[in-house]
Amino acid sequence: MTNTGGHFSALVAQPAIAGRRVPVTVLTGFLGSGKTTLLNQLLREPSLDGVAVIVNEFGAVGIDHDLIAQTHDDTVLLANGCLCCAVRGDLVEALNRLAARQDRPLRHVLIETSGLADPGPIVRTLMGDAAVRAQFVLAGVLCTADAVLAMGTLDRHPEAVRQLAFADHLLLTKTDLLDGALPPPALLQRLRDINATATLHADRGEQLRLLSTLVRRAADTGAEAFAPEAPLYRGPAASDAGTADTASHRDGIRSFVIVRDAPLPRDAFAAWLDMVIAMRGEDLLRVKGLVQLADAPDRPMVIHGVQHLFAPPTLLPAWPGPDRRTRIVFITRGVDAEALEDTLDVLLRRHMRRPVATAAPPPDAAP
Ligand SMILES: Nc1nc2c(ncn2[C@@H]2O[C@H](COP(=O)(O)OP(=O)(O)OP(=O)(O)O)[C@@H](O)[C@H]2O)c(=O)[nH]1
Repeated sequence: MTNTGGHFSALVAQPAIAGRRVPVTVLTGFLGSGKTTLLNQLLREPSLDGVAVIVNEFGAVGIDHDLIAQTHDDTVLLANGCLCCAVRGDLVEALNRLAARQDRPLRHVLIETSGLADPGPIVRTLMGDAAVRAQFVLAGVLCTADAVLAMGTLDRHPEAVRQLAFADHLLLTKTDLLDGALPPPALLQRLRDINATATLHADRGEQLRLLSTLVRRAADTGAEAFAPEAPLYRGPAASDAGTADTASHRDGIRSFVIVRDAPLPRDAFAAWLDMVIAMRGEDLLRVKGLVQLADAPDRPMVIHGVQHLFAPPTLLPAWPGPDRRTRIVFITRGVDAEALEDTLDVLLRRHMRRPVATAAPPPDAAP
């Protein structure tokens, strides 16, 4: 089987070795769900030098920005529009300005989105703008959810569902208002249905520790989006083989993980992803994964995609933990996980059957 020459094949032919780029964490969550409060608590910590905060507010007057600037002097306001649409160019400009500054070091960028922002275009900007990509790497997406109001918000506002669907970590806020009670099981189920692969943090101390670790980590690879620990309430157990799947028919959003034990031939994998992108690109809200390639089994390949757009994949110097399996998280609208797995199997079988003579080694096979 030969490559179809699609978008991903073109990128995967020569993945770059992960280099030193500034990690970017995106903090999203619906209006009033507690993003600024959380950020302010974090920024009270001493020694967050080198952590720049970009605050996006919908209105022309930056209230959140003022609140955050009181505690943290490295804050940029992008006001009067949503990062996902009106001020996307401003985000690129702000990031480029941060990258170019000489007066103080830059270790991490935290972006607080407006409460209505769709994280998709923001993540796409980080992956798709060449100048940004050369300097920055997405470290993860965090999303706050109000323990008291989230159910109603999710019913009424599709933006809130998308924000949750994009997250690597869900942060349940206002649990103190539950009067010591546990979060309602129906809410936990709903969150799990929307995003089974994210880790859920209900404890404020734990949330702050997570954020603090993220912004302090001298990481530069983007691998931190793939939390090695299993999601708190449910998710793919380490021993699971194949697809860990959960469906959310109510919200139409489905998340699942494709897990493979055996290393994958690069061209078969690329051809499969080309096909998935061509056929279901619109419905791929987010794809992220660590892939074990047959020709570079010791160096996981990090992939990130939003809809049709995939960032050029990078090879990490080593696996971040003992688990060396391929794990690809899909957050989709109505994509059938089993069908997707079947197509991968078909392409892998075809690859196995093809004559050895045609199996040309990839250009950068030997690391
Ligand atoms: N009781 C309680 N109140 C909270 C908590 N987190 C936030 N709040 C309150 O909820 C309101 C909204 O919080 P913000 O932090 O401004 O929420 P936001 O997500 O930044 O809101 P937008 O800027 O509108 O998107 C404020 O009055 C906060 O004081 C919490 O954990 N417990």
